[in-house]
Amino acid sequence: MGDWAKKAEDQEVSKLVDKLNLDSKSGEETDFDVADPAETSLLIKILGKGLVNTKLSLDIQQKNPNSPLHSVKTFEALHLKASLLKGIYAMGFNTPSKIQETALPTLLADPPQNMIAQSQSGTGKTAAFVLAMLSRVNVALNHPQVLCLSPTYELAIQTGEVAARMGQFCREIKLRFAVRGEEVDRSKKIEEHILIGTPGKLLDWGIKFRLFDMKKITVFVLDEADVMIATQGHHDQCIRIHKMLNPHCQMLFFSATYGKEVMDFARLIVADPTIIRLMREEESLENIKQYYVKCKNEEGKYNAIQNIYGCISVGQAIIFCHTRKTAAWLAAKMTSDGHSVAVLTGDLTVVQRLDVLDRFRSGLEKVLITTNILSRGIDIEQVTIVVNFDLPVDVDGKADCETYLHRIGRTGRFGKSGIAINLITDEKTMKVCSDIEKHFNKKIEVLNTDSADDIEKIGT
Ligand SMILES: Nc1ncnc2c1ncn2[C@@H]1O[C@H](COP(=O)(O)OP(=O)(O)OP(=O)(O)O)[C@@H](O)[C@H]1O
Repeated sequence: MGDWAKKAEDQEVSKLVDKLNLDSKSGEETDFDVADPAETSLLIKILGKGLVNTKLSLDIQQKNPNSPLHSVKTFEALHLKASLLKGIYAMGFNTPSKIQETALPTLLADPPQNMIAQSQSGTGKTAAFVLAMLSRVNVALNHPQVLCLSPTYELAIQTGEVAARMGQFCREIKLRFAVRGEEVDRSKKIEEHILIGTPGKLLDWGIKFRLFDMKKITVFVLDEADVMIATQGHHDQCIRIHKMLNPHCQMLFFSATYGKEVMDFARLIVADPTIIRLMREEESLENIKQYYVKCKNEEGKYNAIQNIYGCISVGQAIIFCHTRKTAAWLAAKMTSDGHSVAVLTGDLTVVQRLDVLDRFRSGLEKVLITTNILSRGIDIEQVTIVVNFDLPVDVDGKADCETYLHRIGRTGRFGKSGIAINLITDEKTMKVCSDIEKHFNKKIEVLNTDSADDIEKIGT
């Protein structure tokens, strides 16, 4: 395996770090919301009702093209310890998921191989690397051998819970959380085999207090690698940990997404990785009918919303606003008019967001008012209408086509048809709308929400 320390000093690394434009999200006190991938991932995980099964295309790049990757169709074919196999079955897993089929033989191979893996949320990545972590432990040695880094407390706990369940019959394997609130006795070395935690805490335990030997770590897992690499604080801490590791340590990077620069950076610091990418079916406009409604002003937009609300019978709608303030205003107005609506904005905690999403998913509210915080990743099957109360624009006020695609992709999922409605008040917003139309080369038709005939078109 390559030498991280040497490579990290490489000029190319610092160039890439610059390009990554670290911490672009640091302006916290803003009325605009930006989706945080770690939080989104956590929400999806907790909301998740099992394995996501979408059409996926697989892309594998590996260091040695002469030894083709093999994949497994059963967990038995992996020749795991009986106690581990028992744990997998006890979790209700019968067959490996797509990413597991492909990744597990490499993850468990001898000599160990490095891996960078990408696959959408809910496809079984956590289960795959947890299995690798558990199977690599040598229980005869009483010191940490596996480090698993997560960007947040909550995600670390989730991963630890998967490890505890999967390893429930491997009683001799000891696991410990390295997260806030976990105290250590600084006079004693840590004896647990697996440490799962956040980078700051692991740095303290491993480097500051020297409670375990970083050089004895044989497996290093970076979960949510994109968040870890692209966020300044995490990035620096991960580099410091990485620098201390033995060059022979198996490096495993997992993530639902990798920006180009993040992937370039990962490739640079992970020596000879096998790269597996399971690409999600792209958000598509194919089965979504798009409309725009001309409104005089904000009041006019509100009237349009009321008419739209009236024609939703079985489905549900998500309304996207530009700012938290507009979302709060719209929610208050609709509530005072007797409509039942939910609001989800970036000022809510993860627990509060879960609560809102749970209620919405169970149909308690027909309408969810939100900001860009919810533009990606979260799928709610019965959403039939997406309304852009404010069209998505970038900082210069120009059409943000990518966000538009993600927003309206919240409907029309699972092969169903969906409707997207854009509210227009002036020439500027009309221009944004026609730019979006041109960009996707897909007609956005005019809709008059005051006309019974028109409104029938969107009835669900
Ligand atoms: N082989 C399997 N068979 C059945 N269910 C599985 C299998 N592997 C994982 N699951 C279940 O599927 C769900 C998603 O798995 P997992 O959390 O590993 O996905 P993930 O890709 O790590 O998601 P995220 O990107 O959100 O972390 C979990 O509820 C998990 O228990």
